[in-house]
Amino acid sequence: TRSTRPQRLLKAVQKHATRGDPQSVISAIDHFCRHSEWAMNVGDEKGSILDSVVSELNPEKVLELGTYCGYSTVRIARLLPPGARLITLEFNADYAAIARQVIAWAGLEDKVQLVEGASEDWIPRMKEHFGIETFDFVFLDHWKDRYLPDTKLMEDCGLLRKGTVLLADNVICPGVPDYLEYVRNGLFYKSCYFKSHLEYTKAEDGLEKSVFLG
Ligand SMILES: O=C(NCCCOCn1ccc2cnccc21)c1cc(-c2ccc(F)cc2)cc(O)c1O
Ligand SMILES: [Mg+2]
Repeated sequence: TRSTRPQRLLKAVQKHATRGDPQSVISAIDHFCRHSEWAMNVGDEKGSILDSVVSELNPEKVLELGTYCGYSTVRIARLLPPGARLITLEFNADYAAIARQVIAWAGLEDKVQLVEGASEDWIPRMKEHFGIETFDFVFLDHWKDRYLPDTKLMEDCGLLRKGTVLLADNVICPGVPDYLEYVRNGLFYKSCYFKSHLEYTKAEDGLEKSVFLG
């Protein structure tokens, strides 16, 4: 039977990227998505903004909601200091299987813990299951209608501290209007918008960076 797009993306990584070289994995995925098949990775343009936010923050404890094929996982993990940890959550088992291999090809498996399941089930278990106190940085890139409820859930579970940075993908396309209203107009965040484009296209999209005020 026909292969899946994530399987073809992984083949492109294994063909064109060098084992243990995260940048070559990132470049191979971007080339595949730009010249062969579009895929919903954060992409190179928004990815550069993600890189600058992570580099400035130097986070120890990172949560990513939405692994997909592991592109943003590799982008983030390659910038983390030794000892820092990234937990990435993926709902789709087929995506998770591909992501594990992409992360391994980049040589970043020691910094990354990929967990399969739903955010609403796993967020309440972060502390007891992973020994996490609070996160320094959260990248939201999963179901767009889960950004707001999961942000409130992370607040309620005490997973955010004064200064925790939330970075949300796709705030314009597909869009997360309820989440934007909450972080921009609510009392709990200092928020700013990084205008960009939907990955590999000319359509507008952007990232919203929101600092929890505690
Ligand atoms: O849908 C998107 N991402 C989400 C995937 C499922 O995530 C499910 N998922 C992953 C962990 C996880 C944990 N708990 C529950 C659900 C959980 C997504 C979609 C587009 C897009 C833009 C324009 C189009 F015409 C078509 C698609 C672009 C993006 O950058 C995206 O990120
Ligand atoms: Mg996205």
